[in-house]
Amino acid sequence: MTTTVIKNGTIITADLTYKADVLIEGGKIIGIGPDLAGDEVLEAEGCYVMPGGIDPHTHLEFPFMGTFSADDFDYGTRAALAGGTTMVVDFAVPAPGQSLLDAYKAWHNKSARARCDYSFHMAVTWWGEQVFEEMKEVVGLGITTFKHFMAYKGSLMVNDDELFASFKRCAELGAIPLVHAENGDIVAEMSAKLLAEGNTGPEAHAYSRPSQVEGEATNRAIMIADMAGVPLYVVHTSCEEAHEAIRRAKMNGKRVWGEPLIQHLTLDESEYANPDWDHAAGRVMSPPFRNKKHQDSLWAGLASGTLSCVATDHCAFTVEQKRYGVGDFTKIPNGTGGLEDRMPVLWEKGVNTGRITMNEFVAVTSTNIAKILNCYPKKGAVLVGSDADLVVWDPKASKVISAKTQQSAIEYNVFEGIEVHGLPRYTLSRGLLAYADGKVLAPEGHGEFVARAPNGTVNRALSTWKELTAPRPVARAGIPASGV
Ligand SMILES: NC(=O)NCCC(=O)O
Ligand SMILES: [Zn+2]
Ligand SMILES: [Zn+2]
Repeated sequence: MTTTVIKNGTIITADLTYKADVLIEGGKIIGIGPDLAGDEVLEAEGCYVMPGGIDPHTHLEFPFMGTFSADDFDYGTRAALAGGTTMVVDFAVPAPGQSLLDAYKAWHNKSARARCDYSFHMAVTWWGEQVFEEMKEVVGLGITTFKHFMAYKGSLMVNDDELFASFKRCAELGAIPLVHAENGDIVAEMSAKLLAEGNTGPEAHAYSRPSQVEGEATNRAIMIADMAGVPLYVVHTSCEEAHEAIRRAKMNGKRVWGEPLIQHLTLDESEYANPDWDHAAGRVMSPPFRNKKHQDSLWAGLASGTLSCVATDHCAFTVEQKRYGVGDFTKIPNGTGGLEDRMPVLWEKGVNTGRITMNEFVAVTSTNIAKILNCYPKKGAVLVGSDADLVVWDPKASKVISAKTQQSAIEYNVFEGIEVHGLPRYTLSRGLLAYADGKVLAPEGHGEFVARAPNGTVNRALSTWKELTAPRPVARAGIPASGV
């Protein structure tokens, strides 16, 4: 079998920085050390060799708000590889009333085009006996994370009783619930009021979902998960109020993770005031972009470890699709792109500014989520035996981000004009040179599904603790336990 060696690089992991070569065979890392030789040589002098990025939050070819997100698994995973990401986790979302297994089949079919590895989260968009039963089958398929929308009232939103039922089922199955935490009832009412008052433009989207709706829902989900006895992963944490709830819960021993997006870390609400409707609508996503106070909070969370993973929520819509919402901001398809830019922009605004270390960069772009999703050290590691999903990162390479040169199918880029210093020289997917010299080389269909086992270490620890502290009757002499 042909071997590949990455020579003369500096390996950066979540906890170590050291010079060594990396030897690869059959898609796996088979050696790490000095002076290794292989059939093919990739030169990494002056570069960092890191685990490929894992984006835990994408929506590729997602049927949403009357259309489909424009980047499918082909375009989306091209973008991923060009930006140093070697695994995406996409959301299989059944329509309310639809079988979870049907949603799985639909996503399975779409993902056949993937150029890098991928996994799925399953959404719980309604509740009933069928969902309860099917969740077990879904876990059997290697999908151990279940997403709940607390917003999008009238379509994907679930209520508190449904959340509690589903969270309890997750606890039984050793699965992890995820939440999109915004109070959907309040958003719906505020949106209707804004529209009635003539606020129809994209800026009203931000007014309709202030940080309080996210803070309230985040705290509510945390408390419901605690009562259900299950860990909780909060997607797209965008504001101090939500971060505060997560921070407090963590300090109180609750098992909660928060996921800021690269967009919320680096872009702000002034985008919605842009006089160009298309510009502002192109930035409409939920939660909306916020201000510097919230951004500082998110950065502090990454540095301190109270926030765990940086994602994109990649859900790209074309200008034409966004224009469905001309005259009514509630009809603008929610979502932005970011897959190609997550790692370079985080490096530029995080590592190059000293806000986070290179090791923290690896932790929040790859290793932490691999551990949470129970696919570490297959993914998220530079270790002998791990998949050779690697990025050779050139800290001296630079570019100005532009829609003209991006992999995504849409016509604009929310990071347009940002100059980044630090880019992938090579991206390897299971040992295959998947991106080099500005070109995506991995063929369509190269990506494989990553099945994940339930009952990861955190689930096991939490269930042990919940069992130990569960309510128990007090035995009292002469008093029967059962009443009569
Ligand atoms: N975030 C967003 O606006 N669109 C994608 C769907 C979701 O994650 O809420
Ligand atoms: Zn969401
Ligand atoms: Zn999302």
